[in-house]
Amino acid sequence: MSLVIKGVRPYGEGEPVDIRVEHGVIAEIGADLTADETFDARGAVALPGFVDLHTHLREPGREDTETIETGSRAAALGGYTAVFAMANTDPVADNAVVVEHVWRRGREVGLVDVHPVGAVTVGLKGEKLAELGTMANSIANVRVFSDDGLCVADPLIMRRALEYTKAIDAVIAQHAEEPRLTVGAQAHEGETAARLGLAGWPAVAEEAIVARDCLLARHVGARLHVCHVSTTGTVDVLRWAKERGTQVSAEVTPHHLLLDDSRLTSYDPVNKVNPPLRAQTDAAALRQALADGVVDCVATDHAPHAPQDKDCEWSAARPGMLGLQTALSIVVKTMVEPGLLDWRGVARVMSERPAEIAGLPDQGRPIAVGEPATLALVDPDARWTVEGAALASIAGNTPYEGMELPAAVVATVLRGRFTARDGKVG
Ligand SMILES: NC(=O)N[C@@H](CC(=O)O)C(=O)O
Ligand SMILES: [Zn+2]
Ligand SMILES: [Zn+2]
Repeated sequence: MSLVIKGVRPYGEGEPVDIRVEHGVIAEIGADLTADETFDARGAVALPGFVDLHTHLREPGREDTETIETGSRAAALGGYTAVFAMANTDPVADNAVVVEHVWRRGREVGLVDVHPVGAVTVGLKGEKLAELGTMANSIANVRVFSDDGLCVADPLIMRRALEYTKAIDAVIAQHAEEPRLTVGAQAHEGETAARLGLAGWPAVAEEAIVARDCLLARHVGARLHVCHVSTTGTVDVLRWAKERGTQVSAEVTPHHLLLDDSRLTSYDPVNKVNPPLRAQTDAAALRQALADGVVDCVATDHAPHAPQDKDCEWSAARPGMLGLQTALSIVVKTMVEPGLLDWRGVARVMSERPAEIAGLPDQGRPIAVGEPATLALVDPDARWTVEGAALASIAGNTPYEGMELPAAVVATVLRGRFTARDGKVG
């Protein structure tokens, strides 16, 4: 079966063209192409399929909030063709059995390439290195390791982990949070938290770990990836570290680009997330850093939670928010509309850079003949209103409820096969 996608503008540039796909590969790009099947995407921007370095799929353990299947559906509808499933499941993905289960289940569902992230330490306890080599050599071929949810706080464990991952050409993704500085923390340490009487999560708790880990990574000659960067100071540290040749990459979430701690005055735990929503000036610094490349990419930190864990008083609520189906629209709203990124830039931060950081050879590829037909087709003029209950995730904890957002994914193509089309999976 061959397929022609009609009337798209690759990277939003030039006149509309047709893309002919054969055996999962782009066979021809031109005018008036024909094939067995035709998809009319007139007016759509064609981008390489999105790659999310940071997704919580909650399987195994919390299948009441998300499963690999429902999370894959959300990913496909959001334009994603690869996601990295974080290790803070129950049981923890700290061994080959669990990562192979996640990998296999992702393949069975077949809507997005699900790559399990392996835990850095046994049980995420921060005490003893997990069997990184065994996970790397397993059929899941793990190349990203993270204790996300928790920080690898012990500098000696972090050093050993960096040495180990250097040897197997993998990367540590650090949840940068100095735990002693965030004991009991509930909100960004600043005016809003003080007024609301919420214990503060200071920016320096993130910045101190990012600085330490940049120094360690350079000392060891290893690669480091920083999860969900949230402060101006972290951007400064990253810029400095990159200038002196440290092999460090960083991600920012859509919610840290758009939202700030002024939302907390409602005390609605839908806004509770780790790291916390920061000051408006931090969000502005993050947008600029993403435009400049100091922050490499966007990652969703898609974090589904059950109603009983979210619809409760602030201090008892779990941190985290959904992200897979709203990420593109938030990036358009915060980066494209203000002129900070063009569509080439969107391809870079949502697909090319994350694929490079994780070492995926077949994602984030150019839209060119001979390349995999792994694409996100985006209607740049669409507008839609977010409704948590209508999203594919089991959980509904979106902070964008009722918000009208720009741009929509009209189709997602994984190696020549539609995984989402006109808002429906498959
Ligand atoms: N981001 C969050 O607030 N929560 C994440 C953990 C994490 O990313 O740190 C979760 O697993 O729920
Ligand atoms: Zn985290
Ligand atoms: Zn996370």
